[in-house]
Amino acid sequence: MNKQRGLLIVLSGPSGVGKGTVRKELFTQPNTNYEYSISMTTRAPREGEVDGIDYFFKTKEEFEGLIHAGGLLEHAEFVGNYYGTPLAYVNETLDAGRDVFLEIEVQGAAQIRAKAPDALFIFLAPPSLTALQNRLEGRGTEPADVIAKRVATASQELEMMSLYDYVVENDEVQHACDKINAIIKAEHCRRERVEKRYLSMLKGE
Ligand SMILES: Nc1nc2c(ncn2[C@@H]2O[C@H](COP(=O)(O)OP(=O)(O)O)[C@@H](O)[C@H]2O)c(=O)[nH]1
Ligand SMILES: Nc1ncnc2c1ncn2[C@@H]1O[C@H](COP(=O)(O)OP(=O)(O)O)[C@@H](O)[C@H]1O
Repeated sequence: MNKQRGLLIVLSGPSGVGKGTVRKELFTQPNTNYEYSISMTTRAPREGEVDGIDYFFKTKEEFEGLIHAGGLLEHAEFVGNYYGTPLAYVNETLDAGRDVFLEIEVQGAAQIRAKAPDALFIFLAPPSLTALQNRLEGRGTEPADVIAKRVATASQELEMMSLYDYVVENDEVQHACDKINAIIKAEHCRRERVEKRYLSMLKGE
C-alpha cells in the first residue's frame, strides 16, 4: 500500500496572539512529528531574525515573481508586506508522509481551505483584545502606528474564528501547546478510522 500522505496543519490567528511563541515551543518538544514550513516575506528582518530560519526574506520583485510562477501555495498582504507559503516544500513533505505545520494569517488560511479542505485548521485566540494589545506592545517589535494597524486588523481576523475546525485560547503557552498536540493526535486517529472503514468497504466486509 502507498505511504499515507501527511497531514497539513494550519495554525492561524491575529498578530500578537502568540502564534510564533506557541509554534516555537511546540517544536522544542520531543515526539513532534511535523515539519515547519518556513514562509517567504517581503517584511524586513527584525533584530535577531535569520534568513532561511525565521523566514526567507525576499524583495517585492522576487516575491511577485514567485506568485506569477505559481511557486506559492497561498499568499497574502498583511499590513503592507507580502507573506506566502512555498508550494514545493509543502507538497514534497506531505508526499513523503510527514505532516507540515503552517503558521499563517487568516487570508492565507482561507485560500488553503479552498485548495486543501482536508487540512486541519486551528485558530489561536487571545484571552481578550486588551491582552492582545498588551502582548503586541510588550513584544516591542513594532512602532505604535503599526501596532494600532495590527490591533485594528485583529478585530476582523477574530470574526473568521468560526471557519476553523478548532479554537484554542492562548491563555498560557504550555497549555495551548498541550491542546494543539491533543487535537493533532485526535485528527490522526479519526483519519485512520475513516481509512480503515473505507478499505473494509472496498473489500466488501
Ligand atoms: N498568509 C500568510 N501569512 C503568514 C505567512 N507567514 C507568516 N504569516 C503571518 O503574517 C502575519 C505577520 O507576520 P510577522 O510580520 O512575522 O508578525 P508576527 O507574526 O506578529 O510576529 C502573522 O499573522 C503571521 O502568522 C505565510 O506564509 N502566509
Ligand atoms: N500565553 C501567553 N501569555 C502571555 N504572553 C504571551 C503568551 N504567548 C505569547 N506571548 C507574548 O506575546 C507577544 C506576541 O507573541 P508572538 O508569538 O510574537 O505572536 P504572533 O506570532 O501571533 O504575532 C510576545 O511578546 C510573546 O512573548
